[in-house]
Amino acid sequence: MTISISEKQELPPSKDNEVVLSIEGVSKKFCRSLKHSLFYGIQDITTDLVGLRNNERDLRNQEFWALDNVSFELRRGEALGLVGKNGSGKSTLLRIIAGLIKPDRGQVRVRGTVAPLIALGAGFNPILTGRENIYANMSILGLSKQEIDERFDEVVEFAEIGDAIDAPVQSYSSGMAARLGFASAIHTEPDILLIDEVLAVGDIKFQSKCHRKLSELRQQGTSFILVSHNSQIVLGVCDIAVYLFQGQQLKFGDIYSVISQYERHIFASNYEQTLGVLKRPAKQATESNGLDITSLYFKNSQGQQISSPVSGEPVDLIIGCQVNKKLNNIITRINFYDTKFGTSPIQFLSNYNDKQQLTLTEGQHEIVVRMPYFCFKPGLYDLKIVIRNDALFTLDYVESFRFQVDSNGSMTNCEFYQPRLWQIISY
Ligand SMILES: Nc1ncnc2c1ncn2[C@@H]1O[C@H](COP(=O)(O)OP(=O)(O)OP(=O)(O)O)[C@@H](O)[C@H]1O
Repeated sequence: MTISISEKQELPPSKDNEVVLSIEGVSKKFCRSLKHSLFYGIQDITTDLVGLRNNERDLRNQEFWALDNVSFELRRGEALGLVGKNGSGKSTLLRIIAGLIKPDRGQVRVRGTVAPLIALGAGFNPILTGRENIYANMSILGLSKQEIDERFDEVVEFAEIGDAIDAPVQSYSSGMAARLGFASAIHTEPDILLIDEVLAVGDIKFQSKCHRKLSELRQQGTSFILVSHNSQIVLGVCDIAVYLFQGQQLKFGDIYSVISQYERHIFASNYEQTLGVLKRPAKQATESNGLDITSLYFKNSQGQQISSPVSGEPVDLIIGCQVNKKLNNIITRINFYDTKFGTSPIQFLSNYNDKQQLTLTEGQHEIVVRMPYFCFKPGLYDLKIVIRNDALFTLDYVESFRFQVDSNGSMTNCEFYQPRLWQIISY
């Protein structure tokens, strides 16, 4: 395949739901050594001048592919999550899309304007005031002075900067700079907004304001690429995702399949949890509070371990534990969260509320939560377990246990499974 080095190219005029960004076989190499990099730079300029540059050739000493043959499309109003471990190439890809650096191979084609919000306080000059930076930033993103004048008050109000707008940006906290960067980028009303981790800064109130603004922009047709290490944020905002691993695109597709593959890899490499199964060693005697949760998983009605419960079918949640002394009346509290809807639990179970006493003797046990119908619709969920003794002292907990619920085809257009029986009574 012949792939040409390319500048960003404009796509033809858009219709709704059409592709606004097309990435085709994009690759970028970097050099680990500054000395080699300077030498290769001079070599490349010379070969460019005589028209002999060949980017298909093998990597030179100390070079590596920071991005290797990445391809995907983004449509109008779509939000794409870019996930991957540190150093997997996410920022490099955003910088290429923003036009800040050129790919060595492949094509980036954009329709409309791209607003990069790539670093905290993206592109701000620290010695200029907030006001001066807004004008500089928004004009780089294509707005005229008059357009900036019209939007200026809204930007300052959104950023909640107040009088500090006339102070140099270097006196801002990182949160203030991030808020101003976010506010000025979104008020340019770009066709594509590139957001790198910025949603994770600021207090909860500001974050939810950003999320509201993003959903407004999406309704107006802005597309996003969002980079975050936080799967919850990506799941809450995006429809599709790309998973990069060491510069290679391991997966592109719907958000759930990409995030679950990403998390499977992350958890597997931490030896802690693969999706739907958690195993961990009992603690040292000095660290244990008398009960250690050692495993967490599901079983189906045949008693077989399964990684994903199925909507509407019976399932047992098994909490394996090692108990070091007799414990009377323990209290087990389980909160379930829908990963798409953030931090409020959608289900809460507690043996205390159910008036079920649980007493454990010393040894290995399984606490079994038997659910005759698993009521959640297909999707990705999280649960948190806390086990306390009768004096409400925490014995052990699992902060986050991620699992997927599969479909048996009986749930469509509904939020919860309803056990039911259909009958005809004739008179
Ligand atoms: N200008 C550069 N010169 C040399 N190597 C670079 C350069 N920029 C990035 N790299 C390297 O390229 C690889 C990809 O970096 P990149 O910043 O794109 O990863 P990332 O996925 O955004 O990481 P993080 O999640 O930590 O921000 C890393 O190994 C990084 O060290």
